[in-house]
Formats: sequence, C-alpha cells, structure tokens
Amino acid sequence: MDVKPKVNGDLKDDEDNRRPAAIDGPTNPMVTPLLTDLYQFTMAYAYWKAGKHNERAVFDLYFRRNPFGGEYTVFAGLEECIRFIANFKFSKEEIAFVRESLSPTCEDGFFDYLEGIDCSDVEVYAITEGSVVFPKVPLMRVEGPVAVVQLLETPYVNLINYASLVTTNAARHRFVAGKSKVLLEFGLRRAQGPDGGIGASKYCYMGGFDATSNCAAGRLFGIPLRGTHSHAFVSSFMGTDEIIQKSLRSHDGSSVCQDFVSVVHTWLSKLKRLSILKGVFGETNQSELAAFISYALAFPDNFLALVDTYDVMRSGIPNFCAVALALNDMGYKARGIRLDSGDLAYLSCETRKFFQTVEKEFGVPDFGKTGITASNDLNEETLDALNKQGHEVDAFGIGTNLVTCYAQAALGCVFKLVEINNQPRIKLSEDVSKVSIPCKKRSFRLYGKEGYPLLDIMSGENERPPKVGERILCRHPFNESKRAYVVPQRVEELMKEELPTLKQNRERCISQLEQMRPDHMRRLNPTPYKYME
Ligand SMILES: Nc1ncnc2c1ncn2[C@@H]1O[C@H](COP(=O)(O)OP(=O)(O)OP(=O)(O)O)[C@@H](O)[C@H]1O
Ligand SMILES: O=P(O)(O)OC[C@H]1O[C@H](OP(=O)(O)OP(=O)(O)O)[C@H](O)[C@@H]1O
Ligand SMILES: O=C(O)c1cccnc1
Ligand SMILES: [Mg+2]
Repeated sequence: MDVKPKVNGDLKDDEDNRRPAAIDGPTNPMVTPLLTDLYQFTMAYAYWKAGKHNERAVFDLYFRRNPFGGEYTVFAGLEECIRFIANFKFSKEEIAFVRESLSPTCEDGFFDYLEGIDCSDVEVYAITEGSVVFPKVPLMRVEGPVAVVQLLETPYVNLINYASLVTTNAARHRFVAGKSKVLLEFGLRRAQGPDGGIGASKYCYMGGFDATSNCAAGRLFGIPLRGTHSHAFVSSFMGTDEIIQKSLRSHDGSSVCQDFVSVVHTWLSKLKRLSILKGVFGETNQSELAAFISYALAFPDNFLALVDTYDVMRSGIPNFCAVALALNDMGYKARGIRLDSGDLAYLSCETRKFFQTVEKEFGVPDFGKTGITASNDLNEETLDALNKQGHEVDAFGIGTNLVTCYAQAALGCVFKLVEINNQPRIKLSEDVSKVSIPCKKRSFRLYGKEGYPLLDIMSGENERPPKVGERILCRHPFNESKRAYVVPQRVEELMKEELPTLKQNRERCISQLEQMRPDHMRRLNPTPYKYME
C-alpha cells in the first residue's frame, strides 16, 4: 500500500503525478513504531476499546523556553519526522511484542487494528527546517486519527528535541565566532552515542558549521569533511632518520626533490640564524620534525600540522615553518597549524607574528596569512573570551561542548492535544506558562519597517490573516496587559509547503539569524522576542 502522509498539504508527486515519490526511512533504523513510550500503546488500546481511535485529533508540537539563556531557537529534525511517518508500519514481530507487553486482557481486535495502521491519514503542517523559531508558536501541527497521532508523540518529540537544541547551539557558536571564521565540528568521540554523533554532525552543519570530521555523516548527508592529525601521529616518530622515502615531486610535476628531508633541515638552520628570531627557539624536537615531514610527504598540497605536542613556540612553529618553506620551494602552499592546548589567544598571536616574520625575511608571499586552527574544550564562553582578548585564529575545531549541548541538556519540546472532532482542547496548569493554547492555529511572522521580524502571531485557522499595511491588535496569550497595535510591512506565514535539502536549510538558518534585530541575539540579557495571538 502506498503511504502518503500529507506535509503541509502534500509531498511532491513523481513525474507521472500518480504515485507519491518514495521517501526513504529514517536515517537511524532504530526509529521504528516501537520507539515510543509504553503509555502511547496503553492509550491507543483504551481509545480503541472506547471506539474513539479514529476521532480526528490535532496536536501541536512546541517548546516553552529558548535554550542556553538565549531568545531564539532554530527548528530542526522535520525531515526525519517525515521519513518516519512515510514508512510507519508495524511488523508482525513488533505487534507480537506489543501484545506481550500489554495486559493479557487486551482483545485481539486491537492487534489486528495495529497491524493495519499507517500514517496515510496523518497530515503534518510544519515550519521549514532551519527557521528561527520562538516559544509557544507551534513548530508542527499533526492531525489524524487520535490513536495513531498519539503513538507519534514520543518519536516526534525525540526527533525534534535534540536536533533543534544542537542546531541552536551550533548557531550560537557561529554567532560568537563571527561570519569569517571556519567552524569545524569535531564531536563524534564525545557525542552521546552513535545517533548523537550523526545527529550532531548533521545539525551543526545546519546551524552554520562549515564541516565535520565525522566520515559517516559526510557520506550520509554530503557534509564537507575536514580534519588535521593527532598527537599520537607526532609522538609515534623518533627522528628524521626513520624517513626512508624522501623524494617529493614538485606541484607542477616538472621536477623531483630527491631529499626533501635535507631541504627541511636547511630551512630550519636558516630560520635559526635569523637575528630577529634569536632567543625565540633553539633545538627543536626531532621526532616532531620527522612527523611533520612525513605528513607533508603524504599530503604535500594539504599540509596542516598539530604544533603543541612538545612546545608550540620553541618547537612546533619553527618545525612547521621549515617544512612549509621546503614545500614552498616545490610549489606547494602549506595549509597551516592546529593549536590544541595552552593560551589560544596568546599562542595564535605569537604564531601569526612568526609567520609574518618568515614572509618578510624570506619574501614568501602570503606566508603571514597561513591558517591557524584552534581546538581544546572550546565553547561559546571561550570563543567570546578569545574575541575580547584579540586572537589570530582562522578556524575553530569544537567537539564536546557543542555536541553534548553541555550548557543545556534538553530543549523541552512538548506535543499537546489542541482539538478533537473540531472541538478545542486545553491543558490547564497553575503555572501559566504550561497552559496549552487550544484550537487549530495558523501563525505568522510580522516584519517592521527596518526589515526585522517584530513578532510572531497565532490566529485561529478560520480567522482573517494579518495583512501588510493593516493595523492589527496583537495580544499576549497569557498576559492581558501586554497588547500592541502593529502595522506589518511584511507578513510571512510560518507553516510552509517545503521540505528542502540540508544545504538549503543551512542557508535559511544563516540568513534568518542575520535578519534578527541584534538585541534579540546578544548573549547577555537579550531582549525577548514577542509571541502574540
Ligand atoms: N586565551 C584564552 N582565554 C580563555 N580561555 C582559553 C584561552 N585559551 C585557552 N582557553 C581555554 O582554556 C581551557 C584550557 O584548558 P586546560 O587547562 O585543560 O588545557 P591545557 O592545559 O591548555 O591543555 P591540555 O590539558 O589539553 O594539554 C580550554 O577550555 C581552552 O579552550
Ligand atoms: O576538546 P573538544 O572540543 O572536545 O574537541 C575535540 C578534541 O578531541 C581531540 O583530542 P582529545 O580531546 O581526544 O585529546 P586531547 O584532549 O588530549 O587533545 C582534539 O585534539 C580536541 O582536543
Ligand atoms: O581532525 C582533527 O583535528 C580532529 C578530529 C576530531 C577530534 N579532534 C580533532
Ligand atoms: Mg581535548
């Protein structure tokens, strides 16, 4: 049977316009109909037993507070939700397991019903992935038979929660680092398991990172791969005597240097003799030098060296420069260095000065601009501190704090019933922020004269939508005293008929964040963005 979930209306049809285009299943094969909480099955049974299971229900998926003390969030995870429902079907084994797990009093008819269900009668309306979003405004509206949509609650919240959290975290790191810096996601080894690692790489890219070290994510999603080398590679060498194959063909292929090692030694002596570098360094570490030479021989047009294994300024940088200058003789341009310990502001500035000295003394064009990558437990705070101190880092490799979302563990998305059989539904709470907003809604972003978004407004499905140039009264849903008249210069409906590519979502994320008023974006006490009804 063809499964055709409706996404904001419809998914794209095949060319012949009769069959829906096939959508692959979720990236993670563990995402199955069983990936839900037991209570979804007990409720499904009770709905079925009461004859209510096919009542048409509307659920909103939203979050209540922006993460990381900020005033914005980036929405992500939608594509995986669609992949999930497009392939939603219980296997016989899964049905047998549900039967074992529920009470023996549950009637057989329920399991026949479960075996027959798919999501062809489920409609999903959603904000486009990569969009900047705010609390309370539905990210997704899921409509369908109540028992089926109920089963989707847990996997949907699961698929959106971490995806949106880590995309937001990545976007925040991008914001602090600035547009011009290269951001590399290095988190796989520290991520919360394989799914955390794959998800982190996908969504950090969406949030504005440039590349990942995670090969599986590179293959699955086409994310650019980048990397350097580790300390183990440096400390595995003893000295340059170990290097047997010493020849290097020039970049243009016109000549071969038979003994690249001795050319490097010659450059190291020249550097040592420079009066301007007197006292900066003496004997450098020979095992490190051997490692750098070997790496350069393996990747002459992509030479990037980790310089902090022994001593950055006394060994790593002079060794790197000697190898880079020898490569330069052969027509290659070294890519740069990575710093992974110590004071990254100070060391990057000292390194830059050293590179500029080499450029000046030896007349090597652009050597002063050789790339500097920094890593080691970086996070928003350390990036901010580096900016304040002044630094010369061109690229940051960020792992643990980024992918584990160390600063905030979860986003706190919820999935709440807002209508059943066309009747509005509400969840009351003493905590007003936890009261759900009933009814099937549409939501709009209203833009002001300067082009900044002013507020997001929710309206009933059948209410007249806001119009450009028309004054509209906007009220805070929980605070009577907060109301404002707004004359929007642009009105954007938030739920769109789109399921774009990862790259398009990344571009949307970057451009929408650039459009935000700066006071919503600042790290300290940002101005809250308004949501109204
Ligand atoms: N100039 C700086 N300003 C603020 N924080 C910095 C600066 N330079 C580095 N850091 C951060 O300070 C911390 C230093 O951590 P730690 O003391 O564990 O590393 P280290 O001793 O330099 O290196 P390692 O222990 O990995 O050899 C890291 O989180 C790093 O990102
Ligand atoms: O610090 P993160 O933001 O998590 O970035 C990734 C880290 O992973 C690598 O080494 P690893 O931490 O395994 O060893 P190291 O601490 O000795 O460098 C790399 O050198 C970074 O330090
Ligand atoms: O390529 C790197 O330098 C790298 C990759 C993962 C973790 N740390 C560093
Ligand atoms: Mg480390």
